[in-house]
Amino acid sequence: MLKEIQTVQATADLIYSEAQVEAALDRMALAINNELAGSNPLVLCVLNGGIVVAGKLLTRLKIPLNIDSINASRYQNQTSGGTIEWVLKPGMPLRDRTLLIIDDVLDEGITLAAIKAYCLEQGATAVYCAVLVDKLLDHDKPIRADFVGLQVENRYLFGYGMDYKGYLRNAAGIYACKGDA
Ligand SMILES: O=P(O)(O)OC[C@H]1O[C@H](OP(=O)(O)OP(=O)(O)O)[C@H](O)[C@@H]1O
Ligand code: HPA
Repeated sequence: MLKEIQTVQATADLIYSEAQVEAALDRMALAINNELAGSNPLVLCVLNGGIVVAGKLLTRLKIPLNIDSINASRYQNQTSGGTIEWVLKPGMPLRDRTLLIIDDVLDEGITLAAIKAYCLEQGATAVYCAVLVDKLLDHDKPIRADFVGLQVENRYLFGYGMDYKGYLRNAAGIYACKGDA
């Protein structure tokens, strides 16, 4: 497995450098600070992919907020999605809260749409979604994100939380796997 990971990493195309991603995070944080000021949001990090983006966004957010996590996994370390497995639901009550869901990538949008529906079912008053990457697809998605860092063509990506078979989430840049164009 590690050999495959090394090959994927060595042959990948850099789509956005670390500096470009950090600048996108700055822009997202500015927009979130403006939009959610005074709403006392509960931030939900979507595990596992959202870890890096949430961590990097949170220190840029200057508003009072709480933090919790949710884990709805659809890819299970594969490169194509299946049915959603609910691994973890938030421990904090969602009722009457404004939520900010943070994830790494909006691909087909199935995961984020399911998470938003769950949050509304639980009585959240407003649900905002922030994603670092919105993949450009040739068809409509079931949900749009309120805060988007970068748009990327439809290739399989890794870095900044996005994984290739469970690895490479820690890559400091956004990369596309070779041959996946
Ligand atoms: O828009 P979609 O096509 O539904 O895909 C996007 C979701 O897929 C990834 O999660 P994954 O299921 O791989 O779990 P992970 O966060 O643990 O990587 C990613 O973190 C998003 O949550
Ligand atoms: O391109 C991707 N990379 C990693 N995880 C993902 N989950 C959906 N799409 C992707």
